[in-house]
Amino acid sequence: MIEVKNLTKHYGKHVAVDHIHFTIAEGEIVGFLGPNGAGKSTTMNMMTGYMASTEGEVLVSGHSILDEPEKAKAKIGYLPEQPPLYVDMKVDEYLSFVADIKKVKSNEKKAMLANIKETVRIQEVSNRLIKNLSKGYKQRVGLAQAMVGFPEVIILDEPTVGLDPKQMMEMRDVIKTLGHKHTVLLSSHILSEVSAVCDRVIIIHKGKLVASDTPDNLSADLLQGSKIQSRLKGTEAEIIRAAASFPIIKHVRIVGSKESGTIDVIFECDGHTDIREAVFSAMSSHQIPVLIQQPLNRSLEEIFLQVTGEGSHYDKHH
Ligand SMILES: Nc1ncnc2c1ncn2[C@@H]1O[C@H](COP(=O)(O)OP(=O)(O)OP(=O)(O)O)[C@@H](O)[C@H]1O
Repeated sequence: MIEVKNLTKHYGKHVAVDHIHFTIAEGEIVGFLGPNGAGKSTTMNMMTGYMASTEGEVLVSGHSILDEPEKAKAKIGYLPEQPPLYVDMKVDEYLSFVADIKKVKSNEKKAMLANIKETVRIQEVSNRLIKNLSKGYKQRVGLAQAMVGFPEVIILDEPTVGLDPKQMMEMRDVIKTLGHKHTVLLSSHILSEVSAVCDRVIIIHKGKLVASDTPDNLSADLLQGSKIQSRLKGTEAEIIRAAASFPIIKHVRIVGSKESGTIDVIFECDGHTDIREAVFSAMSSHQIPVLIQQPLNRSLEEIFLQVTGEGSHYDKHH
């Protein structure tokens, strides 16, 4: 559906997007994640033909956004970070105006706009001036604008930024329903947001793609084995001494005691080594029975910090 090949953008000497390569299949909802300044908006602006790339190309259903812009752009609806709203227009007037610009056939216009307003839940504000709407409604009118013409692909830049929690949830629900009929790419710097609605997450940092996987796999792949909680039969001093004899174990944290004569401990190792074996060997070499071993999956938030290099453990293994 969308192929992004070696996409690169230089602003003077600054490389904002650095040879990014990914594809999005039909019907997928993909989250584009990265901290502020990672290059998300720049990438989206190039994907939608708003901005020329320095290098690389974007194909939408096989059509190059640069060489065949009309064909490619007709398949994309875009909600930029700042929605292009005419605030002195009423919602209906504005959407009708957008439909005319997008050359929607006049006999299809009415039903299309009614359908879109229902999908994004803005029917009740049809006759209100856009400038008087709440941020949540304004954002959904922006989304409605992107949907006019029923493009196959919908690209949303930070669609929930500045919304209150209730508006955010409404926006998320709307995005989920979009996935039934459209291919969706949305950017965010909030992990919980993309993991709630997306089939797949692409993470970029400093213009480079650093991960692409399902939210679940990201969690499993990156972190399996690096952190576990164990229940051990022994004293604190014995456990710490045993752990110290195995350099692979980097952190030991005593959690407490839930069973008499035992201590619950969280162990962490660097990188992607399976720490279960290390803990087992370390403890058994000091005659400390291991009663329970339980991997601890880190939250996506922590994974994000790890892959983007902002986490406290990142620098040790990269
Ligand atoms: N027009 C421009 N001229 C020069 N540098 C720019 C321009 N636009 C963006 N940049 C720089 O390029 C980098 C990527 O910016 P971009 O807006 O794409 O990031 P982002 O991931 O969308 O972040 P945000 O969430 O803050 O919008 C940043 O370092 C930014 O300062």
